[in-house]
Amino acid sequence: MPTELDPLERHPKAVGPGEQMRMHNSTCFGCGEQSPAGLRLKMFAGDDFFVTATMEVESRFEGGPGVIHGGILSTAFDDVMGMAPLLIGPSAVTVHLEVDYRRPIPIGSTLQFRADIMGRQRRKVYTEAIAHIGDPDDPVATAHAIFVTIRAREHFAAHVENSQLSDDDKRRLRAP
Ligand SMILES: CCCCCCCC(=O)SCCNC(=O)CCNC(=O)[C@H](O)C(C)(C)COP(=O)(O)OP(=O)(O)OC[C@H]1O[C@@H](n2cnc3c(N)ncnc32)[C@H](O)[C@@H]1OP(=O)(O)O
Repeated sequence: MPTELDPLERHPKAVGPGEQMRMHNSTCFGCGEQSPAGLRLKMFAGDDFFVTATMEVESRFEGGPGVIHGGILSTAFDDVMGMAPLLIGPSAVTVHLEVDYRRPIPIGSTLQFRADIMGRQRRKVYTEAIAHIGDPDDPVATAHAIFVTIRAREHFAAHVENSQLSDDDKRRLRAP
């Protein structure tokens, strides 16, 4: 992370501490309520610059026998950390993601996530996150990521047509 960082300020339109974060896209595999096979993560804003989430480790998330698939865990980290930039400004997309897997995570467990903004420099937002099963001081996995803020409408304009969103929603996204 660079040493020269811009000041962090909570965005005036960000949801308040303790409130559920608004879905960035209802068909998102991570948090979308309409994603047919998604993780359906519900995220909550913390004080200052963090978000939390909980995920039941369902049997459909299995990788090795009886434990979570590493890719599912990294997807969850990506989406939870991806919500944090919305506390300080516009949407941001992942440009870099790294995950440290510390312990096997059993199917049937309840994973709790916390993602913190560590700093911002221009359009780059640096985040870190932990996942634990009850004891935040003993994480089962940790992650770091860099997000870059975007103008969402422009960024997705060429791709909206491929979305699972309804035609009405797609029209709304394309409207000037
Ligand atoms: C909307 C909420 C979504 C949340 C859902 C979960 C998150 C996701 O899964 S997003 C999906 C996966 N990510 C993507 O598809 C992103 C693909 N990448 C892109 O589209 C482009 O690289 C994009 C738009 C992010 C940046 O491109 P562009 O606008 O040309 O900016 P660019 O100048 O290259 O980069 C901006 C800054 O980021 C830095 N940067 C770019 N990539 C990286 C990288 N991999 N590592 C470190 N820094 C990087 C650049 O160095 C630059 O920094 P500086 O301000 O110091 O010059």
